[in-house]
Amino acid sequence: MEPFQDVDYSVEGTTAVITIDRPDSHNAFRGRTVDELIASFRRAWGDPTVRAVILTGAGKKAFCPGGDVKQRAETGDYGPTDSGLFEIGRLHRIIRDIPKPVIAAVNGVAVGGGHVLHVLCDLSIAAASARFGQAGPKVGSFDAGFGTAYLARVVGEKRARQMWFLCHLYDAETAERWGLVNAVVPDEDLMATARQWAEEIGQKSPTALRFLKQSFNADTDHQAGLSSLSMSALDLFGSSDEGKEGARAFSEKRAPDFSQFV
Ligand SMILES: CC(C)(COP(=O)(O)OP(=O)(O)OC[C@H]1O[C@@H](n2cnc3c(N)ncnc32)[C@H](O)[C@@H]1OP(=O)(O)O)[C@@H](O)C(=O)NCCC(=O)NCCSC(=O)CCC(=O)c1ccccc1C(=O)O
Repeated sequence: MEPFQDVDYSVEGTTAVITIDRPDSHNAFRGRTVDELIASFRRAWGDPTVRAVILTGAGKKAFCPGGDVKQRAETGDYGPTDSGLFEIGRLHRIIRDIPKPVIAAVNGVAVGGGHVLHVLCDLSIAAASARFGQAGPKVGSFDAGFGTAYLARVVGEKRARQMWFLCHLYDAETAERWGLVNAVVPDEDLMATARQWAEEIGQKSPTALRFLKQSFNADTDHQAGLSSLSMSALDLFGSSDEGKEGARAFSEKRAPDFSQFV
C-alpha cells in the first residue's frame, strides 16, 4: 500500500493529522482510500507519542462526500483493495476503537459516508463554510447502523430521519444548533483550532482518556451489529437495478428515476 496515494499522514507534536486527499473527486473514498485510512489510524494507535488524532480533508471545498459514486457506476464496486474487501466497517470500528480522541476538522462538505466518518469522530469542529448531509437515497446507497442509530443518538431521531429522508445539506450554524458539531470557527482558523484542542488533550492523562472513550463507546457498541447487517444488505442493494440507477444518474449528472421500483 505504501506509499499512500489517497491519504496524507503526519505527526505534529503529540497530534497525528490524517488528511483525505483525492482532489479529482472532492475527497470521495474508494477502497484504497479506506485501506490507507485504516493504516493511518493503526499507525496513530501504535505510536506512543501520539495523544490525539485529527481527521480532515484536503483543500477548501470538501471534507469527504462519501463513497466514490463514479467509480461504483463504472465498475460496480469501490475498486481494488489489499484484501479484496471494501473495509468501510473496519474503518468505522477503528475510529471508535483507537483509544485516543479523534477530532474531525470539517473543512467543507461532509456528505453520505463522509458525513458518517465525522459523526463517528469523538469531536467535530466545523469551518463556517462546511455543509452536512446524507445522500444515499439519491444515489442508490445507504449507510445504516452507526450511520442511522448513532446519528440519532447525536442529533435525535427526528433530525436523523430528516437528514436521511430528505437528503438536504445543512450549514455549519444549523449543525452546531443540532449538536452535530462541537464548534464552528472561521474557515481560516479551522486547523489551528483543531490543533489547539488536540494539544490540550495531549496534556491530559492518556489512561483516563482511554477509559473515558471506551466507556462512552460501550453504551452504543451494539450498533456495530446493525452496521454489519446493513453493509451486507447494501452489498445486495448496490448490485440491484435500483441501486445501479442511483449511481448511474449521479455519474451522468441527471436526476435518478426510481419510479419503477416499489
Ligand atoms: C459533494 C457535493 C455536494 C459537492 O457539490 P459541488 O460543490 O456543487 O461540486 P460538484 O461539481 O458536484 O462536485 C465536484 C466534483 O467532485 C465529484 N464528486 C463529488 N462527490 C463525489 C462522490 N461521492 N463520488 C465521486 N465523485 C464525486 C463530482 O462528480 C465533481 O466531479 P467533476 O468531474 O468535476 O464532475 C456534490 O458533489 C454531491 O452531492 N456529491 C454526491 C454526494 C453523495 O451522493 N454521497 C453519497 C455517496 S454514497 C455513500 O457514501 C455510501 C457510503 C458507502 O460508501 C458505504 C458505507 C458503508 C457501507 C457500505 C458503503 C457502500 O458500499 O456504499
